Amino acid sequence: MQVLDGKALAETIKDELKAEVDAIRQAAGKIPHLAAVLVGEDPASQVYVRNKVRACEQVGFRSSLVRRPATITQTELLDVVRELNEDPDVDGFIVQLPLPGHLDEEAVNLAIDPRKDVDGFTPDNVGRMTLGLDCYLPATPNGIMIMLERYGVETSGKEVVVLGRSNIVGTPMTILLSRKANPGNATVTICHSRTKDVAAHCRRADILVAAIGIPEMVTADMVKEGAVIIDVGINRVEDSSRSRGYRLAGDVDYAGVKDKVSAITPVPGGVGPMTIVSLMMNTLQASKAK
Ligand SMILES: Nc1nc(=O)c2c([nH]1)NC[C@@H]1CN(c3ccc(C(=O)N[C@@H](CCC(=O)O)C(=O)O)cc3)C=[N+]21
Ligand SMILES: [Mg+2]
Repeated sequence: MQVLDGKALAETIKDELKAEVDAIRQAAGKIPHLAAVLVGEDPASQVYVRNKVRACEQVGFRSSLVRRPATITQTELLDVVRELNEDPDVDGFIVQLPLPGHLDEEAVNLAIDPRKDVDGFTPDNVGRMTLGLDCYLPATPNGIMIMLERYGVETSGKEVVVLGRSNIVGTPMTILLSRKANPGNATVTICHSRTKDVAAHCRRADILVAAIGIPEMVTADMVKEGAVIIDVGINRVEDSSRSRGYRLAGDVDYAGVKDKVSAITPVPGGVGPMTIVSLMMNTLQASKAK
């Protein structure tokens, strides 16, 4: 059984990015600049954004954290987006999701200049991805593709099952894995809340991508012997034995399935760090595009 170590792979790729950024700096070029907008105090979002800022420091990017209170109005947030769109010093930016309930995530997304949309969430980039055109690929699915590529996981002709149909993970994952490319060329099934027999679909999967946000939902009886498991879930589960009061759990029962599978991503240290690295790659791409 192989542990797909996203943390270690992310470190390797960040070293490669840093070498490239150093070369750009030597050539007296401008260094890439990522901005992140964080609204409110959601504890998980604060961790993720902090990790993104830290990754920027590691690879030699400039980063800006734009913090706004949870009470910000929709108009004020759209003004923040407009300023970032127009700021010539910012190569790319993200608005960390989820936003507090009174804010309209879709309207915010639509206001982002596609040329600065390093999350790859705007219609322009989603459409370009779907057509196989040059674009910013969404960070989590692309991070998974990079992991499959670097670990040499064969996807061609494989049965892939994706659990979850979100715009930012499940849906783009199916597009990337089924396109005519390597990795790619897989036969992909997407399962969601209305799927009749999720377990039966899962048991057919050579590669199972779990992105549903239900802690340890995928159990050993649901996975095929020798399958490759990609666990996108990062769930906080109450655990009074930990000083933080919680532990992180994936969407997959890691301990239960690990002896049955051929490869699996751990949580933490799997998909999460790859998500961040792929955001760094998009930011470098953005700075080169200018
Ligand atoms: N506009 C936007 N873009 C995103 O890319 C985006 C987002 N909103 N909202 C939430 C999801 C989730 N996401 C993660 C980023 C880093 C880790 C990460 O660093 N994970 C570490 C540590 C996790 C921890 O300690 O809590 C790990 O898995 O090893 C995880 C998840 C980005 N997302
Ligand atoms: Mg989320």
